[in-house]
Amino acid sequence: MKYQSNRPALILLADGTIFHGKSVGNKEGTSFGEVCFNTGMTGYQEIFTDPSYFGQLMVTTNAHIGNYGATDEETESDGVKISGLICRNFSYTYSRQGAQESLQEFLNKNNLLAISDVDTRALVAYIRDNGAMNAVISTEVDNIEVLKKELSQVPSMNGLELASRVSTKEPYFFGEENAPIKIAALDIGIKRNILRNLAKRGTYIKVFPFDTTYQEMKSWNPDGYFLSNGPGDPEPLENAVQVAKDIIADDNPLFGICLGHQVIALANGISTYKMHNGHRGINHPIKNLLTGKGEVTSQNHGFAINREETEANADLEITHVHLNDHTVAGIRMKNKNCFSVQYHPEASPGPNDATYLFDQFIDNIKSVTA
Ligand SMILES: NC(=O)CC[C@H](N)C(=O)O
Repeated sequence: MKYQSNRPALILLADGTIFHGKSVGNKEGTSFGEVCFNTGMTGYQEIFTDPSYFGQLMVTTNAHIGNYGATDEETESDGVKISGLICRNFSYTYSRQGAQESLQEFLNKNNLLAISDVDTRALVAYIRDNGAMNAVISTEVDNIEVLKKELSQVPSMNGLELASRVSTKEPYFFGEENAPIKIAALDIGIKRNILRNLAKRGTYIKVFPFDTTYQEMKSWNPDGYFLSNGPGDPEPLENAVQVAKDIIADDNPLFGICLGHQVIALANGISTYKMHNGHRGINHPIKNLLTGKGEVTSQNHGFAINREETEANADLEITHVHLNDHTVAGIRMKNKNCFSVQYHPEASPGPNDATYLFDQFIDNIKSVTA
């Protein structure tokens, strides 16, 4: 087994705070982004390839990253989407039947800068207290003043449109062509496991680029519409919000996940806001207010929809709440065939408690087509 020698590396936060670490392997470089942390004990490959994390430097709180290698099956898009990885112990060796390569090989292929040996507990505690902020990771540790200057030029996540950076350029299809139900999905950063979950329930999906209009989607004659997860601030997504308004006005079945949920809220005149710290992990507790049941869920979001405005809106009902901080986790439109959740029923990574939401969407479509 070849062990890697490492270079000194650092993470510099926008407020000037510095944490030290080492490069993973001998890869040199500098990478900017918003620093965020995920508390999942497993699922690193799915997290790194989730388009919702585009533009973010990921701190993993699990003490070991890489120990079970990487496989083709655990990618959620066409490659790594995080801007950089910050971890405690990086495993150059791995142990799992079925792993195809080491995580280092996978990250190298994707040209990702990763740093290890960081005091991630202290870093996460610092971000928790001080809130989400931009940061830079770098092996150019002698140039801190230069890094500071470059970091100050990086745009804030607040107000940033990123969906266009990860969306498909051309429409594509997923599932069996002769499946009984057709779903049109607007790709503002879609995860593959959403498509797998829909296809598994007898649907054929056409995935459209972020700037597609409702009329263009409608011309395929779908039975239902889906608005995907994705990166960045939802507020600048004018086209997606218009598409949601048109789908709703035309009385079509609609389901939205995460960024798609925020877009549906915006289409109903509800504002969104940036959270002090997002929810990112695989054990977030949710209460379904319609059934009274609890769910343990996979989450990954830094924005949320305004609770007071939602409560005051006569067209909307809050269906799910996050039990840690009582933020809105799900809504439905009272007189329309439309609902959405802030979290990830497709898991990947995470528990499958909420997959019933896909069944609910299919039932909603069938209630119209039957
Ligand atoms: N997973 C997502 O779709 C995230 C939505 C949005 N980018 C947020 O951070 O809140």
